[in-house]
Amino acid sequence: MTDLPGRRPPPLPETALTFREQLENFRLLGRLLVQIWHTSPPLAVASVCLRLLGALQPIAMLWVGKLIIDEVVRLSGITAPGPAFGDWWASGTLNHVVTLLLIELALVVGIDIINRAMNLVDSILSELHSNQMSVDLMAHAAKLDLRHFESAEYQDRLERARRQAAGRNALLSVLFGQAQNVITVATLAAGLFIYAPWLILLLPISFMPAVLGETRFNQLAYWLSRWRTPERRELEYIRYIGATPETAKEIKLFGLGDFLVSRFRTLAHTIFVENTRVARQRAFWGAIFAAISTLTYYAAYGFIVWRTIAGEFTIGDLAFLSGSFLRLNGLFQAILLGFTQVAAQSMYLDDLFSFFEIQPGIVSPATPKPFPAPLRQGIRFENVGFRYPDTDTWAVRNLSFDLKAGETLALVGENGAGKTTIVKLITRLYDPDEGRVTIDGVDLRELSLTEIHANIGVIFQDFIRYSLTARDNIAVGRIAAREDATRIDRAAEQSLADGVIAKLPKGYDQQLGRLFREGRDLSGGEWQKVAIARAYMRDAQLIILDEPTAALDAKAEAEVFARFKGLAQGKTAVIISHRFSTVRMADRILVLDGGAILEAGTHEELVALGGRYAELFELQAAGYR
Ligand SMILES: Nc1ncnc2c1ncn2[C@@H]1O[C@H](COP(=O)(O)OP(=O)(O)OP(=O)(O)O)[C@@H](O)[C@H]1O
Repeated sequence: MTDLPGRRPPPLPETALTFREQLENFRLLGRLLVQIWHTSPPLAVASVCLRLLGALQPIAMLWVGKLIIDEVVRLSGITAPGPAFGDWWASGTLNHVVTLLLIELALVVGIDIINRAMNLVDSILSELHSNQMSVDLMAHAAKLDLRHFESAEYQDRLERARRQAAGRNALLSVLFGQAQNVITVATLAAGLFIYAPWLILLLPISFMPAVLGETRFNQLAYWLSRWRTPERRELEYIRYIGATPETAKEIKLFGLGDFLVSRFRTLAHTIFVENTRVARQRAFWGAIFAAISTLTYYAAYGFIVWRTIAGEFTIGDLAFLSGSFLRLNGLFQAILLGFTQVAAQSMYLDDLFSFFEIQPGIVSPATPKPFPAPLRQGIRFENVGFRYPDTDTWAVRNLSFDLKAGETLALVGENGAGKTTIVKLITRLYDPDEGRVTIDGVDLRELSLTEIHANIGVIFQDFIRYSLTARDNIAVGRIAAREDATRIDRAAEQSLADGVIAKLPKGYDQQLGRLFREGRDLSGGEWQKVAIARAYMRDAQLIILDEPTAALDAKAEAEVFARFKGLAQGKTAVIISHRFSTVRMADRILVLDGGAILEAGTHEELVALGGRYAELFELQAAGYR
């Protein structure tokens, strides 16, 4: 867990982003627009067209408004055609003003329809885009190395990218809205420019302070959010362990509820305090800047009123100009704030896109050699040394041994001796830092990763208990054979999972785990039998069982391994177990200590040797006497 809040330095950026850096962030917008275009070209076109129409509406409204007022002023000065409305109507004097009113009505109704259509198109487009991003993110994460998933830094980056994939929908509307506002501004500014060009100069005084303030606060908010990623992940984690079937037992019995609640509360409170501090500052400065803007508007308004009194402008002009100035002021602010918002959001976009830039280090070569089938010599470790990332100690070092084709090899050793690490190296979840691992003389790095994984069936001690049906829990071993009932049946039989499934009310269709409705949990040993069936589903040349049998009772484990031995006939296999009754069945045993081989031989040879193996075997055997 991270340090308790308060002990981390304050989450403020050391320097504000330079204009150049902000522009750099805009580069990412191009990428976003291309993605949006690919999401749905027709919807993207529809959105642009609707906004174009929407952009022209304000100037049209103001102009028609001006014409109406001028016409009303004109009509109020002429001699009435008669006392009644009918006289006015019959004389045709009202035709012009009525036409103008109808045009204004059409503009109001039209913009409402346009806005609704725009919202609809945008929301569909954002959802499609956000789904696509989530899919891309999952696909990319699946390609990354195990090392990435085992590092807190990458977890933070993944978490930030995940948030962005789902949370950047607003950006789309802001971005398109910007384009719309720019067009509106251009039309209004042209109008204003014709009447009173210097009014335009007043505009920047009005909106600039607000824009600068907003830029600063957006950056602050981004830094806060970025800074607190580890805590947010921890909050998620506490929420998770506080409320899942897997953890409920232990949390209850250890009475950890209060501990978790108080930790959650403290963490959430720190984040809350920081966020409100920024929000308060933002509200304060926002009010000041808004006041500056209002004062500027009234200065301009006062000027227009005076020019109208002096007879330079008509009443219609007065309405048009003050309306234009007000709208322009609002729009300029909206554009520049939009700009800062887009800049702020593009900082977040960087989190998303930079995740896609993380490249896996363990990849297939451009022209892989064919995977040796059938295996002739087997697997060889040649002077292999490996350190986990960010650690100083060697997990294994100077390791040389052969796993001959057709042989069952057992790895024995105390906790942390390096057994699982060997499995990770054989399966290329990691590459050695020294030496090499070969299959039939070919370096693993020269083979295709897909082929390596297809030819090796591994079940780890921490296999996954999928909240899927019993059938799918086995089928995941070879998901392409999900529909192959015979194969699933056979795998279940070989791993003894058939007995477990027979007891389930819905058999293979039984939902397992407690996460979903009608889910049925299994005992530890039952889960293991189901998991081992996955290795048989694979029908691989090399099978590795990394202690997935620890929860099986002694009889079941003996039975599972007797079958395993029978089925592994002709197949190469590695088993890791702390039970000597199992280990002794192997053709050869490697005894590991501190990442190196201490002894090697058959059970009988090692017992006769009287070394560590004999000692450990004796210790376990004594326990049964
Ligand atoms: N992801 C990791 N990051 C850093 N160090 C690790 C990691 N996984 C294992 N280690 C370290 O590497 C060494 C070998 O671990 P390994 O998991 O291979 O042991 P093992 O023999 O399988 O142990 P066990 O019997 O407990 O499963 C240990 O010192 C362990 O602490």
